[in-house]
Amino acid sequence: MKIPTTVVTGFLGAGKTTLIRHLLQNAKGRRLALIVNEFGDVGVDGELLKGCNDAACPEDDIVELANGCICCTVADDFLPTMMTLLDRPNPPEHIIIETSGLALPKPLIKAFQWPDIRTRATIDGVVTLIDADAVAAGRFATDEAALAAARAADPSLDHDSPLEELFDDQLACADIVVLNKADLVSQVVLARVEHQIREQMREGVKIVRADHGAVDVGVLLGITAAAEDDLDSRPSVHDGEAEHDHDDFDSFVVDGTELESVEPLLHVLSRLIERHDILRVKGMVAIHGKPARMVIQAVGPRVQHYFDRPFKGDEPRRSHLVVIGQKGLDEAAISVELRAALGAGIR
Ligand SMILES: Nc1nc2c(ncn2[C@@H]2O[C@H](COP(=O)(O)OP(=O)(O)OP(=O)(O)O)[C@@H](O)[C@H]2O)c(=O)[nH]1
Repeated sequence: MKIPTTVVTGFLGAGKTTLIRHLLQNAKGRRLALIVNEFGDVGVDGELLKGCNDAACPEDDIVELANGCICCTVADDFLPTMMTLLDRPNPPEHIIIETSGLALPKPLIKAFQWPDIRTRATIDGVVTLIDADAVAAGRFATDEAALAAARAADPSLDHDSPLEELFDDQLACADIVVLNKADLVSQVVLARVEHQIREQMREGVKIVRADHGAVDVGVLLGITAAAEDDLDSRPSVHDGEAEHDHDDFDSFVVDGTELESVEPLLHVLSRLIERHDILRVKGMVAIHGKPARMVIQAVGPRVQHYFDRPFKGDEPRRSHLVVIGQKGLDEAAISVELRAALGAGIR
């Protein structure tokens, strides 16, 4: 029997890791394996999932692909990883793939047509997460004025904003859409967002509203979509292109040591996000006197922090943050301020 595989996609910060964590904790004894792909050079999502300290999330079953977006590294990274999982003496019952927030899902689905994979695995479903709050704030809508200005400067420019393109591709590929962060918007706004996204989805695809990705496992798994046989019904603006790149986005990592307290860092982060076109910040920091590492998460203007697992005995008490934004992000200026904030409490 082919091993069913669920692809979890959705833009940066939509809640993919949160949903998968919920799924792992409610797997009801299913043997799941997880492939986690990230855009930045440092794998935060894999760390978070491994850090969940739950018997349902055994570290050996979480494989990280941090060498770039999965859609561009299919042959080099994804296929060998998948083969290793399938070749295990005790293979998983179900595989979950978390794509990077900047990944196009279609090249990954196409990989399931490769003979070595096709005979042994199938795509059970593509789950697309949508951040209701971000859509309501218009973060994926093309800024028509900016686009017109860019086209005036470069008449060969033929595409919409890179954010909108990704958003459209991820939606058009879905077998089920999870409208997440329902807690952050009113019912009226939620209904408006639902109406808006439905126009970009394939017919018959269901939308499930969710708060922190808490969707019943039975709804997410067992869709039996066999998406690899159904690629033509999932349009992409990149159809027909031999390859694409992620030149539209930049990411970098800023390291630091232990902080006296987190407040100054949060303040600096909020200010930086206000002034620069930062899409996402995530990472871990060490706080003096606190045994657990603190997770920092920023999606758009929202900055969150919370403790997860304690540092291990041999683990350095260091801090690092991954910053992701559109191309042209002022890395130098942002790094200087962030480094100062991360180093401010050096002991
Ligand atoms: N208020 C609210 N916050 C949420 C919800 N789901 C996720 N978050 C928060 O949003 C942030 C991003 O969540 P993640 O699960 O890391 O998002 P992601 O899609 O995996 O992010 P990337 O891998 O960077 O693309 C975290 O701070 C989460 O706690 C939700 O339903 N409501």
